[in-house]
Amino acid sequence: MLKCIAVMTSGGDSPGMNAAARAVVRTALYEGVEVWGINNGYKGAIEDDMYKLESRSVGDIIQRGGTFLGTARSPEFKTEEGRKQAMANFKKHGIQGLVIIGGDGSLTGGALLSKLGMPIVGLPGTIDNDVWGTDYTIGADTAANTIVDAINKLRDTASAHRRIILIEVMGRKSGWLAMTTGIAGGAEYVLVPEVKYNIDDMCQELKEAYDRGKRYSIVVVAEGAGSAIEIGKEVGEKTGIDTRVSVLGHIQRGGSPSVEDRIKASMLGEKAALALISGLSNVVFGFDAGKVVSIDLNDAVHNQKTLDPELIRLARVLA
Ligand SMILES: Nc1ncnc2c1ncn2[C@@H]1O[C@H](COP(=O)(O)OP(=O)(O)O)[C@@H](O)[C@H]1O
Ligand SMILES: O=P(O)(O)OC[C@H]1O[C@](O)(COP(=O)(O)O)[C@@H](O)[C@@H]1O
Ligand SMILES: [Mg+2]
Repeated sequence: MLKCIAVMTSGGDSPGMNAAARAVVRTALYEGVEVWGINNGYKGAIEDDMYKLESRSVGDIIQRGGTFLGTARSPEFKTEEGRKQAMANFKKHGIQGLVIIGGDGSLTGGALLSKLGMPIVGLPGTIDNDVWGTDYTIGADTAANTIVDAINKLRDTASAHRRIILIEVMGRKSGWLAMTTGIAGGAEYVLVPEVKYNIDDMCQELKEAYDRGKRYSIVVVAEGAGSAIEIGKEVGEKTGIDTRVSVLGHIQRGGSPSVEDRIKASMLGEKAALALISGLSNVVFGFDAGKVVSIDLNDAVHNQKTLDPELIRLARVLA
């Protein structure tokens, strides 16, 4: 049984990270275990920016996006020296195990920390939904709902003006957000980094559809598939149709978490704390077909999650 654990959030923030951290803290306290919060991810671990948490430290946060612990991207942590400094700080405070809430990069960092002897339990926290072994990542549902709300609004104005509107959404390497919101938002095209596309073919089809009387078109572009501004310029020139571009940006990462993100993050937070306290480590908790599952940490970071071909097919059929 561990007597003192810590929790951190790392990488891009995502709505529901607060709910997960809250569940870790309250579960640990319920079990009579001391729990620390590390500010700003690995940056805070290296800078010794950590403090003991109480139940009230995590009050009034379940409904908030972002993360009360702060988050960061830490280049120093990618060095052996940085990781050793973080380990020394954990040891100084008697921290015996760590829950890391973050994306693929943060979990990769966690796998390296565990090699230095720190028990690690990871929770997938990223709007990109790109962590291997889990259908679900904390925050992706809320972000997808925000994007669909934006698509709905863009459809109104696209329809009024008979325009093509491209909307760029996040996803550096992953098209999950673009594909799911493209389907849910009724987009004509979804451009993702995982699938090759031909702009000339797309323009031809868009033009033919307009000639048949179509009023407007929506194209969702994952940022990893190219700049929507550049693609939009080309589409406007090649089709001769009035075209506009909207880059959604960080609006899609903020905001109050959805019920799904609050509940699932809370379930994962409890599991993570209980597992770590009981001596389990090197695991990531996620969801598979609606049930909580544990994934080996090294498997989670060494495998690449692929975009479900069924989603790609469905988007084409329904366009
Ligand atoms: N290969 C790596 N080795 C060590 N630390 C890493 C590695 N990749 C990422 N990290 C740490 O995790 C942080 C967050 O990773 P990043 O990829 O930016 O976000 P996310 O966890 O959301 O995918 C990085 O700033 C770095 O400190
Ligand atoms: O906040 P930043 O630094 O602009 O990062 C933007 C990136 O963050 C994300 O929203 C989340 O990425 P990570 O989960 O890998 O941090 C990406 O989709 C996007 O490319
Ligand atoms: Mg990532």
